[in-house]
Amino acid sequence: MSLFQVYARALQYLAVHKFRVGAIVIANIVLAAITIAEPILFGRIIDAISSQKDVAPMLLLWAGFGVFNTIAFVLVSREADRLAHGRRASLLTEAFGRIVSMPLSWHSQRGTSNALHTLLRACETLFGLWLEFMRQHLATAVALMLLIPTAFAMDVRLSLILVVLGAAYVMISKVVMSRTKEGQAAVEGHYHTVFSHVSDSISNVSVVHSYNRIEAETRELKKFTQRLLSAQYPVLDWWALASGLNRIASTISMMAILVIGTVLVQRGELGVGEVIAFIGFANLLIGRLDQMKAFATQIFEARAKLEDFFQLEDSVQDREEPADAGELKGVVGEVEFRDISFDFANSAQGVRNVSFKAKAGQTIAIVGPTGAGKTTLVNLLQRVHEPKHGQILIDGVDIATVTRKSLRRSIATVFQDAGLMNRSIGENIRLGREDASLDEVMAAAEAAAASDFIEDRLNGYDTVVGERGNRLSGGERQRVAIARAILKNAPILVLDEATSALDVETEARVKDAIDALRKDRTTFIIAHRLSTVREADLVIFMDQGRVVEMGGFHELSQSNGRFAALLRASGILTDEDVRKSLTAA
Ligand SMILES: Nc1ncnc2c1ncn2[C@@H]1O[C@H](COP(=O)(O)OP(=O)(O)OP(=O)(O)O)[C@@H](O)[C@H]1O
Repeated sequence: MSLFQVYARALQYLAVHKFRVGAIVIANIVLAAITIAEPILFGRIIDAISSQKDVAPMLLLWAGFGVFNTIAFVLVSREADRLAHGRRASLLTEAFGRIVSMPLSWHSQRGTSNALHTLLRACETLFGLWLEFMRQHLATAVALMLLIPTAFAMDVRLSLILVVLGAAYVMISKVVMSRTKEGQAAVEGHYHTVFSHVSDSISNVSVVHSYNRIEAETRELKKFTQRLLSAQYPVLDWWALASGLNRIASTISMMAILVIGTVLVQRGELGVGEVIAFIGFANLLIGRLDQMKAFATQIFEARAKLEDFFQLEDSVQDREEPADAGELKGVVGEVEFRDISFDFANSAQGVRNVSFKAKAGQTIAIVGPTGAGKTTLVNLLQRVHEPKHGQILIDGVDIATVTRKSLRRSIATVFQDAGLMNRSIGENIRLGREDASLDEVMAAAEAAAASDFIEDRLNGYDTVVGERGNRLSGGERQRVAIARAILKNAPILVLDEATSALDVETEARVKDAIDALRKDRTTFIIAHRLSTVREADLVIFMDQGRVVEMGGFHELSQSNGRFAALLRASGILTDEDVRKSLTAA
């Protein structure tokens, strides 16, 4: 994207509140006109003093300019602050909504902290540029536009010096921008690496402590920051050189105005006051050009951040729901996978040609070695991932044709890692159903055998659980997650290793709740503890993304296949059981 395209697109994010922005623009034009009038007035005062005229009215006018300038500046700043802060808040909310709705595969590909970093930096950048533009640079730009014609009206010869000075500034900035374009993009890349490292280490602080990684992680960060600085120094050097060259250009122009102005005064072609006004113009021009250069540097530095953000936005927009997506309603719970295949991006992992059909109300156990694709399969059912091939039908409706929202309303999931948010226990359970009463929340907790430990806590249901529920034990987290699914009361239930962290006694209590919940619901159970899948109507044994065995629990346990071998290995089935069943067959 060219610089122009980047900022044309950036403006689309800012083109709101047109009336308020218009008022700021008008105020800035007035402010700029006063800024130009001041050196002229100053020159007139000097002339009046030297010819011993009355300067009081001009001094009064000058004071009036000062008061008006101050009041207008405060009002413009206040309005600009409000506009820019408001825009930052809305941009963050809008972009957050889109990003958070992206499939998990997108997040794992993009990197959650990377996306977060891009989003926050883009919000800050757009906000900062917008604020400075409205507060300061708009007036600067208008002042520069008014200054040159005013100067030309006074004296063409001295004005040409100002034009050459302006052109020198622009040329120097252009050269520096083209020389540092790649360097600046590299700086952005290094910023991402630094941020990802910091966020990865801090979010895994227990591992960092337990494995004595504090120094090592700090060393690693130092390495990344060094790389960042190595990329950043040459860019900064170029801009420092530009400042030096600008200073030389300003000094030369100032001297030229003085020398030529003196000659013109001596020849009687120009008054002293006019030369003084021109020196004021030159000073104004230098100050404003410096401000514009600083703004141009910011615009240039922000370019890579904004491009990164636009890429993020584009990848998000591509995945929005089609307008004609239907609503999945009145689900009974028949689930069919028809030749489903899915690959993770940049990975050989996924699932291949999975087909099965489960009747409404049945329990389906998905078993198999770790990494076999069990979680991926249930994620596909919820359209966390989109299959590359095949169809998934619920009650005969292809789930690709309905909104994700309606699909997910029909499914309650207990995640492998419980998935608790840093909120109170009550709020975590209520994620199942927002409008549930406290009594309903408590009943769900009771059914999930969670009420005892919750009520033992000082703040009961108001106890805040910490990030990812880290202030609860693994078993407590799972019971809160089960209570949440119970409260949701959806026709399809997914239990992904839902009871793996529970002791035998608690698991037995929770099992009663789950058994009650399973009734009249299609339930998918993923479990390594095979005792929990005994009641399954259908067992799907997966390995390396494929279904290798499928059938009823008794049918598979009596065959001499991998499921039976696994049952024997876990002591659920003895060799004697198998021999008996084979003989009977
Ligand atoms: N986002 C991802 N990108 C690339 N590969 C992935 C991703 N998520 C999972 N995988 C890989 O896909 C395979 C299946 O993962 P999945 O989580 O479905 O296994 P699973 O059978 O549920 O394992 P477990 O019993 O250990 O939970 C694994 O090899 C895993 O490494």
